[in-house]
Amino acid sequence: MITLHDLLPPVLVHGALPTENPEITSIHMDSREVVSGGVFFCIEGYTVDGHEYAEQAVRNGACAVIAKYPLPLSVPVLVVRDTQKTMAIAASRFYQHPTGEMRLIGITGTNGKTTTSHLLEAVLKENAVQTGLIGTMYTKINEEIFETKNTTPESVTIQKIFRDMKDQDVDSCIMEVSSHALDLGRVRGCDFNTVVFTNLTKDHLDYHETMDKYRQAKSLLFSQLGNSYEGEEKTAVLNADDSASLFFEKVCPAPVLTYGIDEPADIRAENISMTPTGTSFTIVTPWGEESLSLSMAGKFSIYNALAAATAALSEGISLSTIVSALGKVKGVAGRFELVESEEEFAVIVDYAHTPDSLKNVLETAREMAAGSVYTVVGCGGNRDKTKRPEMAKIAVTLSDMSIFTADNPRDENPASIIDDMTIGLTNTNFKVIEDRREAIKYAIEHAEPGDLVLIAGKGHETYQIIKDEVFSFDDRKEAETAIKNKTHK
Ligand SMILES: CC(=O)N[C@H]1[C@@H](OP(=O)(O)OP(=O)(O)OC[C@H]2O[C@@H](n3ccc(=O)[nH]c3=O)[C@H](O)[C@@H]2O)O[C@H](CO)[C@@H](O)[C@@H]1O[C@H](C)C(=O)N[C@@H](C)C(=O)N[C@H](CCC(=O)O)C(=O)O
Ligand SMILES: Nc1ncnc2c1ncn2[C@@H]1O[C@H](COP(=O)(O)OP(=O)(O)OP(=O)(O)O)[C@@H](O)[C@H]1O
Ligand SMILES: N[C@H](CCC[C@H](N)C(=O)O)C(=O)O
Ligand SMILES: [Mg+2]
Repeated sequence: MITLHDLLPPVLVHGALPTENPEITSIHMDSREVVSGGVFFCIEGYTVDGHEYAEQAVRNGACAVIAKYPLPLSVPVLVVRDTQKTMAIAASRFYQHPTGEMRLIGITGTNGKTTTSHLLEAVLKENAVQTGLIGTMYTKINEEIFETKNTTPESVTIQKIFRDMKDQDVDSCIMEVSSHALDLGRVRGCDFNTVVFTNLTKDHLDYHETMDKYRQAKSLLFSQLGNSYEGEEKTAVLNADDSASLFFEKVCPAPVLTYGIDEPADIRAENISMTPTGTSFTIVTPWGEESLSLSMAGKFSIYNALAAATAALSEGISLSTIVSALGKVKGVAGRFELVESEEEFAVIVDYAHTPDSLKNVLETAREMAAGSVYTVVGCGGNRDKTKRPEMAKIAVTLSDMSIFTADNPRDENPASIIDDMTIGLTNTNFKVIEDRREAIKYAIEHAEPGDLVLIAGKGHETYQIIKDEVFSFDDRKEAETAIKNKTHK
């Protein structure tokens, strides 16, 4: 039984705690979801201010409200400095600190989080660890999959997920930690054991404004790690080849393990050989070295494998288990995923939606293709506009033909997004086909034996968001249909 007084450390509450101390049945940030005995946190959002909904929350049965300033309500109002961060701490207390009872591994970085988290999941499973996973594609508890809205959901949601995981005997949870989540305090109250950094390149500047602020947000995962929590060891896993790691190491109180290819690192890939369909290398660690073959192409895949391997080593897993598990992974859905076909050209669906990821996959695609490379790509609406011209420039530079199209235009006009992409482009090897289905058809219709069609930006997504509507749309299925209907001369 948790009471209102148990929910918040008194030091966080401005003024005396109310004399009432009701039992709490649930905690909420959405007034529409409040039930009798629930506590409502007023969050100042980007669209509306949760304080405006406090009365509705009380009407729905809230027994207390947590706010930034006093509100004239019939239930106790506890005033705190930061409702969002306080909510995260309260959520952990409400669910009785589930992350203190399990291993929690957080992965942050611009690209590679989802891939690395799946690689690490495979390694932990190989070691008979019961796993949970929270990320872009879904939340997974052992083998069961649940849909979640954000890559890193709100604190009230994640703490409940952790408790559910614990109830289902999960030993280790792997969580993608987005920069938004760090900045908005969604992961306050999480007791991380190992935290991993993939890389830092341009994205989300609509939200963070500058690369410095973006890096600062990412650094919170490392600076909040702490030295120990009830005696448990903590480790930060950093990419030695990314200069942001120097900053993260400075702000991190816990020991650091580095991985890398080009710069000196604790865990290194040496004797690298890359083929169009995979990579192999020697993984060199302070605990020995072994040969590793990956069925995932590109230098970026080696980085993801090294990040997962280093996190696994810091979790106490043997190098031989790591190598055996990584060798068995076929790939991650929507990440450099080959569309099955009888055709003599390759069609690949990938989630590259940043300049750096697009460059990486196109470089890999170029090496695979004997003939021409076609790239079908767009940029998301209501998202960082600065990446649009950069992505278009990379597409035309590294492809023979680019087809610029829509990718979740959301509230924006798809044609204006494409204008932002093509503005200033002097190259002429591109076409604009706003309708994504038609764009995919065009590329596949023109592909010849030896060519490669890269369909980038949506990966595993099964929808297209236009204004407020979410339409079913899956690049892989669209590609299959286009291949089936292709006219052969
Ligand atoms: C910028 C951002 O993160 N926005 C998140 C935020 O939305 P918001 O600020 O617009 O919320 P709001 O609508 O103004 O509402 C404010 C408060 O009033 C409450 N409210 C509202 C209406 C009502 O009737 N009653 C009520 O109580 C809301 O529940 C909320 O607590 O709070 C919502 C509720 O939790 C989130 O779903 C939403 O994420 C949106 C969907 C989003 O797109 N977020 C992106 C930017 C994001 O977080 N992305 C990252 C990274 C992705 C990546 O890796 O690339 C992620 O982790 O997903
Ligand atoms: N280590 C890496 N470095 C650069 N690019 C990568 C790396 N790993 C994957 N990519 C590219 O980035 C895309 C997205 O990869 P992934 O989904 O693993 O990243 P993410 O960090 O989870 O992205 P998001 O923030 O959108 O969830 C891939 O489809 C691939 O094109
Ligand atoms: N997690 C990222 C994914 C972008 C994927 C792309 N398809 C888009 O919609 O912009 C975001 O929400 O910014
Ligand atoms: Mg992800």
